[in-house]
Amino acid sequence: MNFFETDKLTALQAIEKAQWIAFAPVVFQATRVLRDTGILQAIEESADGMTQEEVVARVQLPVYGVRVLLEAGLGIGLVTFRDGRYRTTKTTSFILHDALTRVNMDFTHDVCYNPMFFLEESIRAQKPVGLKVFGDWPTVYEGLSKLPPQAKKSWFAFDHFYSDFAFPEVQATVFQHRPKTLLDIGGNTGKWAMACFEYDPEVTVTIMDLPGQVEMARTNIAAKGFADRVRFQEANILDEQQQIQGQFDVIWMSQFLDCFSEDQIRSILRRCRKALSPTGKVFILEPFWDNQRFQASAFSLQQTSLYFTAIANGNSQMYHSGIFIRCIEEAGFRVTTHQNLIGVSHTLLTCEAV
Ligand SMILES: C[S@@+](CC[C@H](N)C(=O)[O-])C[C@H]1O[C@@H](n2cnc3c(N)ncnc32)[C@H](O)[C@@H]1O
Repeated sequence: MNFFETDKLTALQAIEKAQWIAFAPVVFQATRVLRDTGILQAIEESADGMTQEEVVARVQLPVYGVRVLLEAGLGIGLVTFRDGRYRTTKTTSFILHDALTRVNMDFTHDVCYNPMFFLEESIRAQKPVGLKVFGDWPTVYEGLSKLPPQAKKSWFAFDHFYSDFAFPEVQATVFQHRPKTLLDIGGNTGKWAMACFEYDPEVTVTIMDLPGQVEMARTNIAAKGFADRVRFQEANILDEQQQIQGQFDVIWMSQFLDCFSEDQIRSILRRCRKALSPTGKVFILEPFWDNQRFQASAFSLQQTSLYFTAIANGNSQMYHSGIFIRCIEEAGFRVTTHQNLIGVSHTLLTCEAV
């Protein structure tokens, strides 16, 4: 379904939306503070709502601060006010209890919020100028294992939340032809490799990633007792001279190629082609913003693209499937199967060399 072909709002709705945009950072921070100070939870837990004085007594914050937050919460739609008492809304229920919303909010606050100030500079320079908030690395991936603890926690929670839901749904397809050797490029902390070891007792997995992530994967996999079934290739895939060592029945890339520009995607895939056994397959798991059931999912992915622009690397994004599949074909593959609506928002592409 295409959500974006027409302008559906009335003029009144449009001017209201324009104000939401004008105040978006304020709305975001007010909501986060209402969540993190316990105000929303306190009101939700009180069967008959709470007066402002009761909230102040419960959360031990100044009267003034509680008042401005609650009044902002009214406009945002987080609380209602009747007969002197505040009560929470359905939106607040999602803010407090929906794991997807929490992961997205924490990622936005801890990873994206300050760097996003440099979005325009990043667009002009085609470099992740906002990354300087955290460190002096060419891309976020060199710095992942060294991010400040809260940013690191929220980055991994965001990344894993999406892939964790998808992995169990695609294993039957990936293991259909009983691959003996699987290469996981961008294997990160080793989650997919460990899921493979548990799924198929015979498969060996090679993880290719940057040194910091290989170290994390090595530790995690050893702790689970699978050290003898894993190999590692420490590599920066952006180095065009960096070839993939060995031949593999399956090459697996999950939420990996979205870390690269179109030229880089083609270059990586050409090198994959050389490392594939004669009947081998490449499986690509990606969220495409045009392959979503809900407009809110497309919206989330479109906004996530700007994290890549300002923080991750300055030149990649959550792709439209059309652009992405063209890169695959230009690199000498054909897509034999599309499996849509996996996990929260993913598509699994099965690719064969032509
Ligand atoms: C978004 S994470 C995806 C992790 C995992 N595959 C998943 O599905 O959750 C991208 C991974 O690609 C790796 N990566 C990014 N740039 C890289 C590069 N230039 N060379 C090698 N690996 C890279 C990162 O270190 C990270 O582990």
